[in-house]
Amino acid sequence: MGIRTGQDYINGLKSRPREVWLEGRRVTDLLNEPNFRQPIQEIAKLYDMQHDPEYKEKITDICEETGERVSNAFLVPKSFDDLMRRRNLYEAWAEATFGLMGRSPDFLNVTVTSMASNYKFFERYNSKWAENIVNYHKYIRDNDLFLTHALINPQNDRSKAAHEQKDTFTHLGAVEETSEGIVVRGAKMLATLAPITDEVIIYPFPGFRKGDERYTLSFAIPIDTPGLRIVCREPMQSGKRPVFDHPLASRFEEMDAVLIFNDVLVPWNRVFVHNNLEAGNTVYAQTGLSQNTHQNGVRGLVKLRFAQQVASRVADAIGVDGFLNVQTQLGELAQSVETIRALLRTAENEYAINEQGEAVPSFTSLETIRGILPKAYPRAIEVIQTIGAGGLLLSPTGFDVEHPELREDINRYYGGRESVEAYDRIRLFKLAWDLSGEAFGQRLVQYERYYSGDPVRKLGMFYNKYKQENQFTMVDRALQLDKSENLSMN
Ligand SMILES: Cc1cc2nc3c(=O)[nH]c(=O)nc-3n(C[C@H](O)[C@H](O)[C@H](O)COP(=O)(O)OP(=O)(O)OC[C@H]3O[C@@H](n4cnc5c(N)ncnc54)[C@H](O)[C@@H]3O)c2cc1C
Repeated sequence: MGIRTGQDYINGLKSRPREVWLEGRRVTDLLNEPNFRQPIQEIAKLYDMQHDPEYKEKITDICEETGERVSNAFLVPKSFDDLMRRRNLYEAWAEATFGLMGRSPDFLNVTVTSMASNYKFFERYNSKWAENIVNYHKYIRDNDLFLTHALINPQNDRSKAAHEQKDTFTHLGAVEETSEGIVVRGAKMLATLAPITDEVIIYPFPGFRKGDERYTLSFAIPIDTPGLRIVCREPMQSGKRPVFDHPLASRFEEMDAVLIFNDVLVPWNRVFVHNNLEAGNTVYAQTGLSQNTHQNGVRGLVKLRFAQQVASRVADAIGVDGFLNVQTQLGELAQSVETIRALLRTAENEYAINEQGEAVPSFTSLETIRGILPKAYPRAIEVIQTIGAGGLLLSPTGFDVEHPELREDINRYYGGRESVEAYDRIRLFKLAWDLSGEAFGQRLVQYERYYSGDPVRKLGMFYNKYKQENQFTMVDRALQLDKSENLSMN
């Protein structure tokens, strides 16, 4: 099949009714559900871009194995140029959503590509797992599927291991093996966009202890598999709030969900890791899963740049960007953007070819982006709030703007600095408030903090690796100086 269109994606959703729970009710008509209607359209637009002459050659390529055109996310990069082709895709899709939809299909497509290209990891433990991941990659590539993922156990008691929780199956675990596959039970979080995807992949973060064997699971199944329940968080927009008042929230909300597996059968050919502590603890680091940090970096840069531009436009619209205190805040944001941009360039230019022949961007630079963004993005939001100040809260609604009795007052009192009309200023400030004040905007901040794990532990892991790879020999050299110069202690 190769690349899908938006309509193909929508037809796929229609053909696979899944168990989605939203605000205490079961969603029966996904496509017409107000909360999902527009996000589905936004994802469909991304698929359509694959057929758009402006993007087609940039974001898709011919697959050597099948001769069909596929997304660049499914192709294993072998060189710098291949990495750039991947970046083109990340960038084009991130810009289409202003970086606000972090879990666009490229994110997990590239993750599975990386797992499959590192099939030797799986082979070390079980040749069937290796075969399964390679076949699964081909399947999602050839059908251009959209995946969600859930790595994290529910937040019940973090001081205890999975097997020490109150209930054996609070955390997702294997119940039994049958001739057809493994029956799994329990919950995983936090599957972003799950209600509107095609498949879910489970893979573990490190941290398993002895006794946790049954929880060391990696597998993928269709999102409509019987027994799989998707429980959505409270929506951040009703789906009915006017686009004029909520230009971002009404379009780009990514629903997050807890996945509950009620004795779900995972067929053997979809099992990638099972019942193995060592594999469970190392699969994340050793199968190039961090390849998706390249997508994160590119997408994060687009989002940060968007926030920086919103801050600058807000300051300009009300004539405050001549003040030094405002300029220092805007300059700080511009420098954050440039820092991430430079790190991204370094990550790409300092790529390495791994044992499988795959071009891998520099882990150090990408992880540094990962460390900086959770601070830089919330700061950008704080700057928008600080510069927009009270004005962010005072925008009239679209209904007010259109009311003939109010029009004159609105035009008189809501304009910005000279030549900034009231209508334009109101629209800009509404956009800024969606990004910085609404629950939608606060989720985007939380996303930047946590989207790829706990930043605290990630930084610890980063430092351990950095220490291993860097011997800090300058210090030894400095300590040798007095010896070589034969200085006495006196
Ligand atoms: C908007 C959003 C979207 C997300 N989307 C996805 C998704 O699509 N798929 C997915 O799998 N996950 C997703 N996540 C979940 C994300 O992976 C987790 O939030 C992240 O891994 C942190 O885990 P946690 O939330 O359970 O926090 P916890 O691990 O419970 O941490 C809570 C606090 O305790 C501290 N803490 C906990 N344990 C330790 C420890 N052992 N040592 C030191 N400190 C500790 C942490 O530093 C933190 O401050 C998403 C998260 C957000 C916010």
